[in-house]
Amino acid sequence: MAAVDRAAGLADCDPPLTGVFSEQLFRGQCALVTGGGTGIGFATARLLFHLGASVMIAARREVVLAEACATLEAERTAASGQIGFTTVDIRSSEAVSALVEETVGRFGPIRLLVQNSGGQFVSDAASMSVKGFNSVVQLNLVSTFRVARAVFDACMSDGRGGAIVAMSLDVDNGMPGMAHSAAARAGINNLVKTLSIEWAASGVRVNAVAPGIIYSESAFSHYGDAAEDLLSALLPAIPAKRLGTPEEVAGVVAFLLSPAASYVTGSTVAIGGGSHLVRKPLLPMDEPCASQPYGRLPRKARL
Ligand SMILES: CCCCCCCCC/C=C/C(=O)SCCNC(=O)CCNC(=O)[C@H](O)C(C)(C)COP(=O)(O)OP(=O)(O)OC[C@H]1O[C@@H](n2cnc3c(N)ncnc32)[C@H](O)[C@@H]1OP(=O)(O)O
Ligand SMILES: NC(=O)C1=CN([C@@H]2O[C@H](COP(=O)(O)OP(=O)(O)OC[C@H]3O[C@@H](n4cnc5c(N)ncnc54)[C@H](OP(=O)(O)O)[C@@H]3O)[C@@H](O)[C@H]2O)C=CC1
Repeated sequence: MAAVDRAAGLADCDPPLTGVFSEQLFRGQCALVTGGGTGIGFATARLLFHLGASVMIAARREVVLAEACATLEAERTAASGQIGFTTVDIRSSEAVSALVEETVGRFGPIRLLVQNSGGQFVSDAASMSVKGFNSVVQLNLVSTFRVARAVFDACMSDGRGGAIVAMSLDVDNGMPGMAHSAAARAGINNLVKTLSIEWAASGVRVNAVAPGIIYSESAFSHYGDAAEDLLSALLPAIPAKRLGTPEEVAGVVAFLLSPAASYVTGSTVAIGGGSHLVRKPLLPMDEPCASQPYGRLPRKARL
């Protein structure tokens, strides 16, 4: 896949970006990274781990999380922090409470929260059921609020504060093929503004990142064979003329979590090689990959 090949050549720093930040940056601080076993979440957990944080990664698939932890343990250096994993479905309040309790019990109060878990299926709005729309809003918007509240209540409201980064999308021009996710992420962009004001008195900063198209095997596996069609149409509209890498998102997340961003709160930072400045919608309506633009996409494998 040409577009993927172009992205793959970028991920040549291993472990990524650690030379850009001080090794002591997050020493001893507890970080929770949802969805930290794959893609952007793994790259972020990896960077925080190598910068000294005690990192808990959490998602639904235990095998994936265990493998991610083993990979990081194998990379451990003198500067590395701690790494642990636990399973969670962030759509369950009980499961999220248990996750926070376990993380605090193991690594202490959570000071760094990366709300990376999320996703969607591709469908034009006319083919989308209300149940499907609601499922994606629940996962991305409602669960972001759920996890933020749980961590704020248990840890960050104690007067010592913390930093939260939520995962958004480049949604300013809408997102044909992803009406549900775009609506949810627009909600996230607004939620971080309100939370940043309400929680400022507790010393909590709340920001979001809005990646463009970031290549990872785990992310692209959700789109099947349709990925090639979509990417061929999307790539020319990206000013950088390439996809992003998970490491390029992780670096911005680490910056936002760090004291270097101590006066940044309530912001959503675009990470898209300039794609957020281009008027063309991220998912193309003028080069459909089927007669019904997205109607032919395969239903994703059940997780
Ligand atoms: C790469 C190229 C550039 C791609 C385009 C450019 C990319 C833009 C940038 C974004 C990139 C990424 O986010 S990459 C990250 C990708 N990773 C993910 O998406 C992982 C997380 N996703 C998910 O878990 C799922 O998509 C999600 C639907 C949210 C939750 O899945 P679940 O299995 O829990 O959902 P279910 O409960 O089974 O389904 C609930 C309902 O949702 C609907 N539904 C679920 N899947 C459906 C499907 N495939 N097609 C239609 N409808 C579906 C049905 O109505 C379901 O009801 P019933 O019919 O009654 O069952
Ligand atoms: N790749 C891209 O181009 C872009 C991605 N994003 C967003 O970035 C985030 C990371 O995506 P990316 O790394 O690319 O793709 P991945 O599919 O690798 O990451 C999604 C992660 O979310 C986890 N997850 C999904 N549902 C749940 C759930 N109900 N409870 C807990 N964890 C869950 C998954 O783990 P598990 O399945 O084991 O639960 C997985 O680790 C997502 O929110 C995505 O939408 C935003 C813009 C662009």
